[in-house]
Formats: sequence, structure tokens, C-alpha cells
Amino acid sequence: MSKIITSENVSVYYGKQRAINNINLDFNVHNITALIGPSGSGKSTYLRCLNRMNDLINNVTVSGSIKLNGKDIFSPQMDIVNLRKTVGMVFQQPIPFPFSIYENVAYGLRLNGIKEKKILDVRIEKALRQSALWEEVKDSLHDNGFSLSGGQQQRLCIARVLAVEPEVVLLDEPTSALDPISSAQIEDTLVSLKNEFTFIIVTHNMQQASRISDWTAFFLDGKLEEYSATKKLFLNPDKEKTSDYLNGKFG
Ligand SMILES: Nc1ncnc2c1ncn2[C@@H]1O[C@H](COP(=O)(O)OP(=O)(O)OP(=O)(O)O)[C@@H](O)[C@H]1O
Repeated sequence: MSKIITSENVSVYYGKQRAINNINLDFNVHNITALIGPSGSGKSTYLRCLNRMNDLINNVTVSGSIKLNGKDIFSPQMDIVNLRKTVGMVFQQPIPFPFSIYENVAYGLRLNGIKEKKILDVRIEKALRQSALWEEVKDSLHDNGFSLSGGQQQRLCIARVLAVEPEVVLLDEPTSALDPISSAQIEDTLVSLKNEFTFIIVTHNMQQASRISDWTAFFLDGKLEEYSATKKLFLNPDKEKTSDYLNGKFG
């Protein structure tokens, strides 16, 4: 299976404090990979490496190699804006821009130079359909994004990311602030889109990881403790610590 992102010996320091230690992890294209592990184990820090979001945090040192489609993301030739378009990100708190639903999705498209209304209309409808929000908002596209429910706002944030046609979407606990029905809608959305995108999701919800992901990486104390097909990791983990974590013995 082809790898869309490969990472080798990735370590991250906040000042002198090491947060992750020599992570080697590759991601299969058009799969969903879940990153699980106790609080503070380094999942979000690692996730933020994949589109260089850590560059935005003061005093962070990242070392090791990360390649996207074989290209070094740390190379001086790498265009950061383009990297973050190709590897989009959805956060825990759905925070729409203070604009209309339409303009929320148009934002990234306009930044990418798309100005013609007809093209914007088509791309916005496509992204809102992909995020399963279109039917709910098609008659209120010019209402403020904040008029939506929390779950709808998160689907709007997903549409905003999908509109610029990324290859990989990073999701950092995207449903932890949502009710179970909204969470299930987002899970269904991700599963329905995995032939078009590669998803990497940090989640504390073990059921969610086992329901939607193809691969699961278990982080512990800044290290990658175990990585395998999700069914294997949940049913027959190699490491005792993985089994203990899955059984709620710690974390
Ligand atoms: N901006 C930051 N500045 C300093 N230390 C940080 C920063 N972000 C994370 N850390 C530290 O790095 C370590 C890993 O944190 P990280 O948030 O990546 O873990 P996590 O597994 O995603 O945790 P959680 O599940 O609680 O989100 C922790 O010790 C944390 O305190």
C-alpha cells in the first residue's frame, strides 16, 4: 500500500523539554489512521509536525525527517502555504470565521486565487456536500457561521478544509466537544470520504478509533509504543502496555 507521509526519527522539544522521542511512523494513502494514547503522550505534538504547525509555537525544535509524497517538508524549497493546503487541519473546537457560511468556505479558495463566483459556488457546494452539511444550509448560506449548532460548525470547519482539496487531513480530537449524534455524523463523513482523502485523527475515544480507523498508533510517554492495523491492535496487541491502556488500567 502506498505511503503518503513517511516520518523517521521525529523528536520535538519545547525549550529543553522533550515531548516526543524518535517517532517512526508512515501513513497509508486513503486510509484513516488514529493516534491514541494518554494525555501528554505527544499525539498532538506529533500531528502538528506533519504540516509544520509547530513552527507557529515559540521555542520548539523539531528534528528528524518527514516526507510528503517523497518530498522533505523541512526542505527550504517546501512552500509552507502549499504544504498546509495539501495537509489541512481540523481542530478540537469548531471555530468558524465571523462570516457567513458561504464566506467561511470561500475563504481558503479566495486565498488560492479563485475569485469567479460561478467557480466559488461550485466548489463551496461540493465541499459542503462532502462534509454532509449542504442539505442543512443550502437555503441559509448567507447566515453567519455562528448561527449553526456545534456539530454543524465542526462540519463547516471540515468543509473549509476540504474546499481547497487537500490530500491529507489532520484532525485533533475533532468530536470531543460534540454530542454523540454530531460525533457520529462526523465519523460517517470521514469514512465516506476516505477514497478521496487520507485522514489522521487524534482521539481519546477508543470506540471511535476502533469504529473508523484502518490503522492505530498508540503513543506513550512521547514514544510510539505500538502501531498496527486497528483490528489487530484492539484485539491482539503485541505489547502489554497497549493492552493495559485499552483495558483502562491507566490513562
Ligand atoms: N506549547 C507547548 N509548550 C510547552 N510544552 C508543551 C506544549 N504543547 C505540549 N507540550 C508538552 O508536550 C507534551 C506532549 O503534549 P501533547 O499535547 O502533544 O500530548 P497529547 O498526547 O496530544 O495530549 P492530550 O491528549 O492531552 O491532548 C506534554 O508534556 C505537554 O505538556
